[in-house]
Amino acid sequence: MIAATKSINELLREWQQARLMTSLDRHFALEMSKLHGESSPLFTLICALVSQYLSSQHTCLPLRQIDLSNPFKEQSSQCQIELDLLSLEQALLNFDAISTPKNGALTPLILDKGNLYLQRYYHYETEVADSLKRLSFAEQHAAPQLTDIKAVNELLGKLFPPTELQYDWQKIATATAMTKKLAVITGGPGTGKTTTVTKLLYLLCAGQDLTIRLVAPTGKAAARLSESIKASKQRLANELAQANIADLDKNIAKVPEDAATLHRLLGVIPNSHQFRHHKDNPLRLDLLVIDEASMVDLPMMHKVLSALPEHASLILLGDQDQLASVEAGAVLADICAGLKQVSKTTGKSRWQMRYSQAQAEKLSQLTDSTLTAFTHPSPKIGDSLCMLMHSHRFQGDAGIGQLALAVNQSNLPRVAEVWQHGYQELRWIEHSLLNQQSNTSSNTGLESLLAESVDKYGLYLTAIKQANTQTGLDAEAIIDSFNQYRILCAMRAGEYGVEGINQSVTSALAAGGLIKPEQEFYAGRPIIIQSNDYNLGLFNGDIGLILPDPQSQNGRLMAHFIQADGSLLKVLPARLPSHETCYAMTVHKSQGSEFSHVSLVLPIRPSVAQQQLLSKELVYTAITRAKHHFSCLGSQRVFEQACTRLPQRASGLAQRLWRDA
Ligand SMILES: Nc1ncnc2c1ncn2[C@@H]1O[C@H](COP(=O)(O)OP(=O)(O)OP(=O)(O)O)[C@@H](O)[C@H]1O
Repeated sequence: MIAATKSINELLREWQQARLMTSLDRHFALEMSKLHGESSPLFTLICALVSQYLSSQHTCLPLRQIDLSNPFKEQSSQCQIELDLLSLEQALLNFDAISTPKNGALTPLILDKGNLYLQRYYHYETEVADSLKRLSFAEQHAAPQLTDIKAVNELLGKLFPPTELQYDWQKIATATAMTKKLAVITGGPGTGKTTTVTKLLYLLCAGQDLTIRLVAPTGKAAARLSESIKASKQRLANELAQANIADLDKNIAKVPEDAATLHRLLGVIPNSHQFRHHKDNPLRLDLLVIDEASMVDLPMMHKVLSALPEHASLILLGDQDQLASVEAGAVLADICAGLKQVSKTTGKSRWQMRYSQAQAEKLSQLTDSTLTAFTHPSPKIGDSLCMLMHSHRFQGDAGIGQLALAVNQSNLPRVAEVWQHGYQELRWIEHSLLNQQSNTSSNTGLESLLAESVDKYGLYLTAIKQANTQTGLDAEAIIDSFNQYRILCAMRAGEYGVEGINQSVTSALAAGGLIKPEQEFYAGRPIIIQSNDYNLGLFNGDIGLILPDPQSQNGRLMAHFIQADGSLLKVLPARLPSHETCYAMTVHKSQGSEFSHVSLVLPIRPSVAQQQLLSKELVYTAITRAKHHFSCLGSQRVFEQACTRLPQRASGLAQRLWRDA
C-alpha cells in the first residue's frame, strides 16, 4: 500500500526545491511528525499538504481532491502512497494527532466531512458559521415607529420611488436589513450598495440613537467608503428636499460618515497579534457596517464576529465576484454560494435569491414586490442576502461595464465582441514582439503601454516640477492627480510583472526628463508600503508619494500619504517601513481602490504556476477598478484563458451555512 521509492524527507526537500511547497510547509510537516512521534510517511505528507493548502489560501485540505500517489501532478511522481478515500480517512483517524469533531478531542488536526483542518482554522470556520447563522436567524429590533409594517412600507415607498425595473433590489435590500440582524448586500461596481446602505442607516436611525461604525479592510477602502457615504447623504438630502419630505430629512445628520479600518476598530496592540476588542471585551456599538467584505479573510472575520456584542447587527457590503482575500478563506463568496444556480442544460451559472416563505411574505408586505419566485424550502442564510444586479455607474461608460459583465460570465464570444466594438473607453494593446530570434527583442505593445504611462504620470510629475518654481506645492492635489492612473499587473515577478514594469516605467519617465531616479528617494517616486507600522500609522498597501516638503525651506523630501480621515501624513523617507516603487502594483493590492484610468498588464507566456493565478476574478477585479478608461496589454489567448479559469478556495463554510442544520 505504501512503498515510497524515496524517503518522505527526500521528497519534501525535492518539492521545496521545485517550489511546489515552501520551506515552512516542509518544516511544519517534519516538526509535527517529531512532536507526535509519528514515523509514518503518510502523516508527514498529509501535514505538509495541509500547510501547503493553507499557504494557497484554502482553509482546509479536501481529501477527495488530492491524489497521494502524485500530490503535485508531476510528470513522473516518486511518491507511491496508494489509498482510496475511505481507507485514507480511516488511516488518518488512527493517528493520535487527528480526530473528528465528534470525539471532542482537541487534536492539532481535525477531520470533518472529508476536509482536514488545522484545529485553529476548524474553530474559525465553525464559529464564523455559527455567528452568521445566529445573526441571520435573529430579528432586527427597529425603533417603535418602525415595527408597524404599513408605516415602514410607506417610508420605503418615499425613499425608493417606483422604477421601471421589475424588482427594486435596493428597496428589498433595505427591507432585508430592517428585518434581520444580518444583512449581506452584494453587487458589482455602481449597483448602488452605498446608496442603499445610506438609506437603510437613515431609516434605522429614525427615532433611536444607535452607535453605528463603518469599517473597511484597508485604509484606502475606508477613505473611499467615507467619501461615498458623504456624497450619498448629500444626494439623499437633495432627493428628500425635492420630494418635499421635509419631516424625513432631520435624521440624515445621524447617519455616520467617518469610516475606519477593521484593525483600528478592533484596537491594535503594538507588537501583538491580539486586538483590544474580543469576546470578553466586545465592541461598543449597535450596528457594524463592513464594506469591501470580499477582502476580509476567515481569521479576520472570526475576530470581528467574536468582538461583536450579542445585541448588535451586522451589514456586509461587497462584490462577491471580486478576488477573494489575500489570506485564507473566501468568506463573502461562501456566504453567497447558495445563491448560485447552474443550468443543467447550458452549464451556465446565474445568481437567484432564496428566501423562506415567511421572509418572502414579509419583504413583499414591506416593499410591494412579489417574491414568490424566489422562495426555497431550505433557504438557511438566504433570508439575509440581497444582490443588487443593475449597475447605475456604467450606463454612460458602457464599454467597461459590458467588458466586466462578459468576463464575469466567462462569455468568450461576448468578450471578443466588446473588444471589437470600438468603445472609446477600452483599449487593447497586443503584445507584439519584434526580432524574436535575437536577445534584444523589443515589444511594441510594451512600448505603447510605456508611452501611455509617460503621458498619464507626466501630468502629476509636471505639476511637481512647476510647483517648485511657481505657486508652491499642493501635496493633496498632486496625490489626487497621481491616483487618476495606475498600471495593474497580474504577476509580481518577471518582465511583465510589477517588478519589471516598475523598472521599465522608471526608465521611460527618466528618459522623458520627468524624474531623476539616481537617488533612492526622488521627487515624484510613488511608493507602496509592505508591512504594518502601527507607531507611524502606516499599513500594508498604503500608497504615498515622495515630494519636497512645502514647509521646509530647502525642499527636504518627505513621503506624503493621505490617511483614511483625509488628512495628510508626512514621514521621513528613512523611517519608512518596507516599501517598493508603485507605478505598477498587483491587481490583488488594488482591491478597494478605484482609478480613472487602469492599464492591466498580462504576461506573454505564463508558466504553469502563473496560469493558476490568472483567473476570471483577477481580470474582473482589474476591469472594475477603472472608472473611465481601461486598457490591457496582453495576448488574446492569455486573456481568454484567464476569463475561463475559476479558481476554487477549499472551505467548508458554504456547506455549514447552506446545508447543515
Ligand atoms: N436607484 C438608483 N437610481 C439612479 N442612480 C442610482 C441609483 N442607485 C445608485 N445610483 C447612482 O449610481 C452611482 C453608484 O452608486 P453607489 O456609489 O451607491 O454604488 P456602489 O455599489 O456603492 O458603488 P461602488 O462599487 O463604487 O462602491 C451613484 O452615482 C448613484 O447616484
